Amino acid sequence: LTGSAVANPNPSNFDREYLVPVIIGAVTPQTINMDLDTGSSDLWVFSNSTPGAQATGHVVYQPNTCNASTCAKLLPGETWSIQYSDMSSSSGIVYSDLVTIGGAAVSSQAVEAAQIVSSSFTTDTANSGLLGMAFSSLNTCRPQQQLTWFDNIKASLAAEVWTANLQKGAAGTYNFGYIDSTAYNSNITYTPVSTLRGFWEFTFSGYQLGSSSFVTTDMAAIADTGTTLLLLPSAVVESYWAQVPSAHLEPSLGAYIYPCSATPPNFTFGIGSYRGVVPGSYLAYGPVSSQWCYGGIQSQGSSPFSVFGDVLLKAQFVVFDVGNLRIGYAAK
Ligand SMILES: CN(C)c1ccc(C(=O)NN)cc1
Repeated sequence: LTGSAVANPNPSNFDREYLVPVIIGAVTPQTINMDLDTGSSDLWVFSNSTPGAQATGHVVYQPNTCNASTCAKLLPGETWSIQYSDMSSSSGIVYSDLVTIGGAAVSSQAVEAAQIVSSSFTTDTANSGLLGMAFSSLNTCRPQQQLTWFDNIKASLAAEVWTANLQKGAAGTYNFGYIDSTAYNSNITYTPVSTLRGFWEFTFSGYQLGSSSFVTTDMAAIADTGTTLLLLPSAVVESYWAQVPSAHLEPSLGAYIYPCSATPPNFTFGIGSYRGVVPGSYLAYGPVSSQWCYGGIQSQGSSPFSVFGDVLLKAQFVVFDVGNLRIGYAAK
């Protein structure tokens, strides 16, 4: 078994997120556009349990709890509640239902129906749920923790692996169970993943800011398709934006902005001896005013690891190798 699904950048807002059409339900299937998120492990959707004012503009999951084996089943007493690093949150109840992504189906997937969502989810009307693809140890369902869709399907796949091939301003692909050798240029460079924090966490071997020299220093990072930007230590971020005239940390935003007339420098990361290049044009996140643009590289703050979000991931072919607990990067 293998699967392949399109990854659509959220319409007209600078690749803020990538949405995947997910089919939920057997008796009355619904296609719900969801944010595939390697930074979390809950599969949750807007639903008929979400208050109307919070669900306006969203497709809502309507579980068909009919009496056949193929119907949705409420999991009695199960609840979930999650808070993301941007302080957004959601919570609710749990059903079991058929979930198909790119032709690959899980018959009894925990589908977490939202009863409450915070405002940033309500306003993001293109996104009707999150599809957690980090490790199941982070799943918030209680009292019985539930498995991610990938954990449920991996034994049925040709290989316990999936890949992300996101694109700048265009549809990309998530493939499940195989590696498409035509989708990348060079060899794939792998490095071990630590699952201790439940994320796709790994060590990168250093970085290069624009045309400066490569800085060799082991650093921790997570690969997070659910985070838009590239988050690095504040000292690195300061050095990076120092290369762009008039770029500065805007106190009111808590973020670096730069003149939209400038093209930011490239960012290069190391994995062993591999060098992954993120073109400066990928590190422009969009205007905050007529002349100031929001930087694609920002500080990781007090986080103990950097966050390789979409602005970096879309420049690479990325292999999430669950079977061997490793992550792979290749130029494309
Ligand atoms: C508000 N929305 C759409 C979010 C989507 C994803 C995340 C996140 O931290 N994923 N790792 C937060 C918020």
